[in-house]
Amino acid sequence: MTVKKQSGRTRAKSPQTGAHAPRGQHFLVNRDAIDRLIDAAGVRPGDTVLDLGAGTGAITRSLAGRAANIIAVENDPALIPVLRRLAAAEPAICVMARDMLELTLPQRPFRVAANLPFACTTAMLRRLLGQPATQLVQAGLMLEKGAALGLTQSELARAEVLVWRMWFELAYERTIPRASFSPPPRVDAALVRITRRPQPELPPGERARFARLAAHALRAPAQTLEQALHGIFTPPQLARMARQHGLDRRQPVRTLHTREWARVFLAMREHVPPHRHPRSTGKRNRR
Ligand SMILES: C[S@@+](CC[C@H](N)C(=O)[O-])C[C@H]1O[C@@H](n2cnc3c(N)ncnc32)[C@H](O)[C@@H]1O
Repeated sequence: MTVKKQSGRTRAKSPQTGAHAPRGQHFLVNRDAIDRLIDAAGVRPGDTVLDLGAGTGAITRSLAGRAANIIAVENDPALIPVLRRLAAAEPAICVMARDMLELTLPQRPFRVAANLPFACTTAMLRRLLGQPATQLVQAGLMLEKGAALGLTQSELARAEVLVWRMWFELAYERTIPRASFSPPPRVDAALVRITRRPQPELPPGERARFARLAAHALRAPAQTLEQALHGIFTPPQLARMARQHGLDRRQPVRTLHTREWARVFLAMREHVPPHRHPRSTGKRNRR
């Protein structure tokens, strides 16, 4: 792998094609990290597995023989011939030369084993986790370490991540040092395991209403539970709800666990009239 500075930025040169690749191409060169990624996705024979941003096929190649259908998605035209050569030797591999953000997700249960380009991480997570009705079963994702911590730490600052967690468990598996990639990124990466909850915290049909509550309540994550729910629950409703579920009204709202969020939501649905429910994502209730 060679690198060349252009306008102060480091650009990778593909080992297979010799062409200078777009930024964000950090190819996995650590065998152990690839195996752990595939293990985190829980891949079994018979599975359909997406490798999103397949690059030169480091993960795709390792999936061969371990899954029934391997879909390698890549949008760099210089890398497609490399992947097609792999597919010619292994019938389970199917190459899709396209933007992963425009991919139609499989309509049958599927897994993801991917070293995502950092620039696509949030948009791709939205596609994978944003709708509980997708067929995603489990994923092992290599992410930038900061992004991995933001998804998995117990205290929550982002409403969107809270919503995802109602249907998926997000677990930090391990830090993956920069040296596991070629060329190495500027910061370490981390492996995250995503598993669909067998029993979701809320019915999928409640996604939109829960997302509005989460956005309202986490607009300032350091606020107390009482401040966060002001304008939704009346003070007596809040006191009763906190007592029933063993919550402290003065605890920072970001410290609630997913199960507690589900209880708060269900209490709102049961006891708070709909005109007091948060209306649109990100906007304060004016009451
Ligand atoms: C971090 S590299 C991972 C490559 C390979 N999976 C590996 O681990 O060695 C990310 C790959 O995603 C590709 N990529 C970037 N944006 C993409 C997009 N929007 N759609 C599909 N592939 C994309 C890049 O060309 C690059 O090959």
